[in-house]
Amino acid sequence: MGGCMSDSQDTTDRNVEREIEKDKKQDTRAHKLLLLGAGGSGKSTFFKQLKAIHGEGHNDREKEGFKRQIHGQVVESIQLLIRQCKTVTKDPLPGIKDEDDEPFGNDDLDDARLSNSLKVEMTETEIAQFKIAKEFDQSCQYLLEIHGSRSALTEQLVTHVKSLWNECPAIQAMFEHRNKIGIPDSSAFFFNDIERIGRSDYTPDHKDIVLARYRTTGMTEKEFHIKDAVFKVLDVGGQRNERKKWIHFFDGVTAVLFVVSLTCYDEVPFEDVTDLAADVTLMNSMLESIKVFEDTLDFECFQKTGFILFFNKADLMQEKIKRVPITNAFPNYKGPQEFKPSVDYISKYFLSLNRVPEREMLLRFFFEYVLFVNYW
Ligand SMILES: Nc1nc2c(ncn2[C@@H]2O[C@H](COP(=O)(O)OP(=O)(O)OP(=O)(O)O)[C@@H](O)[C@H]2O)c(=O)[nH]1
Ligand SMILES: [Mg+2]
Repeated sequence: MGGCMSDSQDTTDRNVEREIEKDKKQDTRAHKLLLLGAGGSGKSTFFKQLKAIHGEGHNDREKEGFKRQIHGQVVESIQLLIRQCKTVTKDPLPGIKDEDDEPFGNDDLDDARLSNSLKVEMTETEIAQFKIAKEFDQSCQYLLEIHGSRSALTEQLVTHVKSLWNECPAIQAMFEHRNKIGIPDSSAFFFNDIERIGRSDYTPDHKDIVLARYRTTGMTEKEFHIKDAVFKVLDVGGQRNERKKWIHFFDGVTAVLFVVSLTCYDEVPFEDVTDLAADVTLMNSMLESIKVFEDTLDFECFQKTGFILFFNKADLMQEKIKRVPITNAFPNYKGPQEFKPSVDYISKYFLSLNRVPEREMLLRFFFEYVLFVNYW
């Protein structure tokens, strides 16, 4: 019996060795692509697209996860909109005072600083537009009392969100300032479609999945077999505290895919979001993105590594440029307030940060990504 055991043990060992060898070969064949970029630039979105197009898509368990994320995004966004309206207009809501007598017990909001800075930034009439009418008190109270943003979208919750989003001008006015208070653009899409996503049999479709905003923590990796090549793509978190972990994934990188949001030049970085009066010209997400790019280029291990610069969110930029010039982040820009010249300027600016001329530096726009997978 002992002999029989050791025979089967031998076979198992040989199988394991074969598997390890296979993995090793696979690993050396795989091009390791590391997705880097500031928080919210679109790394995970790119990863999700790759998975949908070149992977096996998202399974039921993953879809369930996205559903919870989307529900969470809706609740978090509406709560933030209400809180900001209330704080700016110094309008406490009865019944939700905490021990410190702050309107909503939200430690992150510094009321005094906010109202003082707002007096400089906005006129009283402008501030008044954020006053939520009394008729919405019940909805505000209901939504603010929800603890844990992962709550399911009940029928009642959907009704309250719909009422505030569709009928309350103050909430709409505050949403216009989403760049300063950290509300994702895609929340409008989910608010508009709240009935569909609140249904009990709701399953996120591809568009919902791509638009869901989820701040990555740690790292997710996946292998993609495209034509004869194997790509191992790593998606990491881009927020400041997440960037400290990047160095652990730098080993054996074939190329860095550095993602930049074209639309972030008037957005306040998530970590700096404290109030409506934040001065976006002092520090905005584009300046943050530039700094992260410079720091990444400087890493010793990346001196010979190829970079692909991905400019993302062109659709949002096309709209934004009509209202906001890029001089927010690029004061030396003297061109017209138009999409193409502004994007040209931004891309040239990023390219100019590369001080190692022999390092390969490709420029890509999101929709062109198929071109880069054909590159190797
Ligand atoms: N309209 C539009 N939205 C986009 C585009 N790319 C990304 N987004 C949205 O931008 C938000 C942030 O994108 P993510 O992919 O989560 O950003 P990230 O770089 O992974 O962010 P972290 O995980 O925090 O580092 C999501 O809600 C996306 O749906 C784009 O090209 N167009
Ligand atoms: Mg991410």
